Amino acid sequence: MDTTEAPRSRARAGAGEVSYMPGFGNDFETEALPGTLPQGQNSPQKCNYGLYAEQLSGSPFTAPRGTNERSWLYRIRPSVRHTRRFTNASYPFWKSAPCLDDHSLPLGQLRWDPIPAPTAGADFLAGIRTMTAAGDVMTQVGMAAHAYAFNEDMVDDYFFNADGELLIVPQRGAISVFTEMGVMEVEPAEICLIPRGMMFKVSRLGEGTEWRGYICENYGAKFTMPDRGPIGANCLANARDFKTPVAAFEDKEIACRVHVKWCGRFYMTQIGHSPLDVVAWHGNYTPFKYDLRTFSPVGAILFDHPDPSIFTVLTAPSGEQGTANVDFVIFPPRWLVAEHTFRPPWYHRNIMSEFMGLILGQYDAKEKGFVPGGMSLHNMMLPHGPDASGFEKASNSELKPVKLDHTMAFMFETRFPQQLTKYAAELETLQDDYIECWDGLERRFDGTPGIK
Ligand SMILES: O=C(O)Cc1cc(O)ccc1O
Ligand SMILES: [Fe+2]
Repeated sequence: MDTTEAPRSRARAGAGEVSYMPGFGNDFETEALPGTLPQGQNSPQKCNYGLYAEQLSGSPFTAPRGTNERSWLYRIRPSVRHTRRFTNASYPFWKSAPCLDDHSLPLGQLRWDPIPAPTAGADFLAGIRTMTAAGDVMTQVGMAAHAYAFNEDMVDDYFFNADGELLIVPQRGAISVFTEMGVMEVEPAEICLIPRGMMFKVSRLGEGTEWRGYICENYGAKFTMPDRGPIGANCLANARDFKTPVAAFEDKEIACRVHVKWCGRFYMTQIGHSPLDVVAWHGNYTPFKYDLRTFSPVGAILFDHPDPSIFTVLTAPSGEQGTANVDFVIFPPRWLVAEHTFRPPWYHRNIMSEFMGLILGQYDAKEKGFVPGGMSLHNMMLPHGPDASGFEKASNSELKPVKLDHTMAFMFETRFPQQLTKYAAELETLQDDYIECWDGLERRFDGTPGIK
């Protein structure tokens, strides 16, 4: 339905267009109408414009100051008016951990081409396909890796996920994410994060036939910027490159639906207005976007290949130090300059489980077969590394400075084993021959010393 025909339908942003405030974890304040925010207090007896005040907590009230997150929202109706009686709903392809799906695919290193395009109209929610899930959604531990492909806007449909925050990684087609706290426009090579519990809807930007990408649903502690240790105060992701939207709201009186994911199940509620009715807000529990091209990679400038943790954009800690619930790691364009070094990733086995996607270009360990929009899964302790042709090339190439350009791969790396969904196990784009990429790695050892 075209909501522009609805009575009293308008969307308002502070500056009349999409704009953002820089910083990570800041205490922001923003208003779409002047004079909305109460000064010197959160909860006045009466709010300006006849709005309701409401707190949204992203951490327990008593969390230490460094991890305490909450925002105050000044809205047309309190959220109790946006969630009437729930009915059960079903999104059969969005799964949660523990994923006990029945399938017969044995353990192995796995790789997929992109998921098929939707066969009919599908909005962002309907287009989500869970590939893996790890941990346990009930105890707020672990994560799920999803792929999405959609071709319709969410117009009068809204959603919130009580089970975790959503890190959205567009791969094809820019999207507009209208959240309770403002609008973010996000294109491939950018990401955005929607906090747990925040209502939003997604629509398409630009021309195209399908909009695709990946989502990390983080059930655990919130994503934060990693400590830089001896790297110091600069490089990697810089705080000012994270952008939080200014306040924007819809004032729309029309039949709308709010969809909810809660402890792995889905529900729906019908209301007569838009829930995106926050005219102003202040606080530090916020959505944000980030342009991956602003990541300043640090790496080997003499020899050897550092661990990929050096490319961590965001980390979601678990209770154990240095042992992430999930890390979001990227492999951006960069110069390779290491001397007398095998430059691509080494062969390895990892206690953490690696789900990878490719936003554009080629990945250096796998020049063929890992295509943009595709995915790979190297689960806990399963060996992997460059394919045979990558090994051959890297072992024999002249080690002059080389720019890896026009590339952007990423990894969701979790301390927990990732269980496959039935959808992923039976997906027609699963590459049956993936492990053959290592077939050409023959024995080179012949018992005599010397470089072979
Ligand atoms: O497996 C992969 O391709 C990801 C990766 C990259 C790297 O440079 C080192 C380790 C690692 O797991
Ligand atoms: Fe790896």
